[in-house]
Amino acid sequence: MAEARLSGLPEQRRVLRRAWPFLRRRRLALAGVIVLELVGAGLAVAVTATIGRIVGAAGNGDRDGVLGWSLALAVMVVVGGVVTWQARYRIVEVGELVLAGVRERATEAVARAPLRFLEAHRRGDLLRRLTGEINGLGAFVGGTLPDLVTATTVLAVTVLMLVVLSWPLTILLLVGFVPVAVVIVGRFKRAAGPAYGELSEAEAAVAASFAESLPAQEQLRVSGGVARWLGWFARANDRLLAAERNRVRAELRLNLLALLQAAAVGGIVVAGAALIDAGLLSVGVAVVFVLASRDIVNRFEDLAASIGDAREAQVRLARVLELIQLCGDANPSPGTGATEFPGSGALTLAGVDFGYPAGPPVLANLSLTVAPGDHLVIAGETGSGKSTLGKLVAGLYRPASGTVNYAGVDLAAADPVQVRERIVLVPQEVVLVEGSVAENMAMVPGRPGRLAVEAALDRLGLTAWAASLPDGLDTGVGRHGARLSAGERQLVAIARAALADPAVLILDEATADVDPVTAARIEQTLAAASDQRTLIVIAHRADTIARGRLLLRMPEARLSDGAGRPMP
Ligand SMILES: Nc1ncnc2c1ncn2[C@@H]1O[C@H](COP(=O)(O)OP(=O)(O)OP(=O)(O)O)[C@@H](O)[C@H]1O
Repeated sequence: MAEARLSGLPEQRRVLRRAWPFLRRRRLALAGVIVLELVGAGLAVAVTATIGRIVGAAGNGDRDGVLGWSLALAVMVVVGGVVTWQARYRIVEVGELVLAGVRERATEAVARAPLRFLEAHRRGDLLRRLTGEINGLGAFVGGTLPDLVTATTVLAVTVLMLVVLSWPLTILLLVGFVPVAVVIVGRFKRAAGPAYGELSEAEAAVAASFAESLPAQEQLRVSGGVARWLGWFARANDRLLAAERNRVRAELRLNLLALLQAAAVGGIVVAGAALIDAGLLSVGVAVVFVLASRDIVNRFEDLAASIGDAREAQVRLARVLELIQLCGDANPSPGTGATEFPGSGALTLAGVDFGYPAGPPVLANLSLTVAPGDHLVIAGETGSGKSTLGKLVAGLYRPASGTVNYAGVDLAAADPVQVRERIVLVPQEVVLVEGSVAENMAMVPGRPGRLAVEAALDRLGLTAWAASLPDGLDTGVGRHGARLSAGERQLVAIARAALADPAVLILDEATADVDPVTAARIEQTLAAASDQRTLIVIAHRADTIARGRLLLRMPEARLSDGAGRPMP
């Protein structure tokens, strides 16, 4: 099965329909916003019509009429202002709530995404979709969206009013203005889609360049790779600059609308004067038309100015929705089968094939059974597939074909939470989170207390080591565990695994940075913790390899017993 891959510029059609699950929860609030907007637009249009009434009354010498309509105008302006303010406030409020839902769902999707999906994408791109794109949507919701919605409703209601007042003049206005405006906006939209997509991709590339290089500064300095990294960054920056230029070029197309505005108002004045001359139009209605046509063109301009932001927001939303969707697609059947995942059992690999995209097969037709309580060592040359096998056995990867079963349950169909509780993998490179040593150790299901942490350390013979740290178990590990040595970070990860007390424990060179005596004691303790616990150790060190009861040699996947006798 092909791996799910994010695209730089995902499908943008029907993006709102795809976002409907997030909008649906707020549909009542959205309906309220629409009602408020319509009332606000109605009042804004009524103001224009009332000015026409006042002019008409003044032309007829009707002083009472002028006074009455002026009062009505004042009331409309105040009420309209309050309603419009409320409508804009509610749009932002509902928009923020919808975005909070999207952010939550996207974070959850990434947290549950299969390891292979995360590995296959640049960290900076994922980060940008989870933060930059959603923040950009927030800025759109708080800034442009209210203008966009108000402009659309006022435009629609104004056109309706004009049709009622004089349909011939309205048709003239629409025929003269709309087709040209539609062509201008259409050309802008065609150019803006790729321009905004490329801009988002280029921004993501710059973010990715930092996300990858900042944690690797130490290596870049020692290997003299800083200049090369600056070269990569310069290329990403040039791309961003070019994308920014394209965006500006696309937006400049909208300036043609200003010319159109002048033409539309001029046309209405000439046509209105002719209609008044012919006795087909009153001066009041002509005034309303001139005001309204200016308003229509102004609102259309507002709309067009917002279209750029709306297009950008559409791309951002499409990128976030694609992330949510693909994380789900890459996780085809989480938690479907296995209502009860047994506490202990044999691990069985049957006909397992696995390879990375565009790479040669790493494992081919591998079959193997490890009984509960067994101690298997996986050894072999660099790049022979040991870690890959460890990740498959831990359920972090899924085989391209074949199955990995634990206690008769296919890991691909089991509840991932239960798999994580039963099968734990400790990698060689341990990354800790900022906090104390004890807090990092206790990060396992069930959140064990201080006594449990101390008991686990005692069993592993690590009490004296923990006491030797500057603040004992309360010693801060620093960012990503940087204040501990590589071996100390491994000890924290091993204590964490011991606390989790899994049925299957996989140590992927997890004691490689620990001194040989401590490593030997830890491995023996972990192996002897329970006669039902399966211990799988991936190792290069001869003493670690010698401690296994079974040995699997990679890449041939040759299985032998402790005495080197081949197993069937
Ligand atoms: N995330 C990945 N993407 C693409 N290819 C990968 C990835 N991880 C490993 N590989 C490739 O798969 C092969 C097996 O890698 P693996 O890490 O399983 O080997 P290993 O036996 O554990 O090596 P080592 O002894 O160095 O830890 C290697 O050729 C490697 O280049």
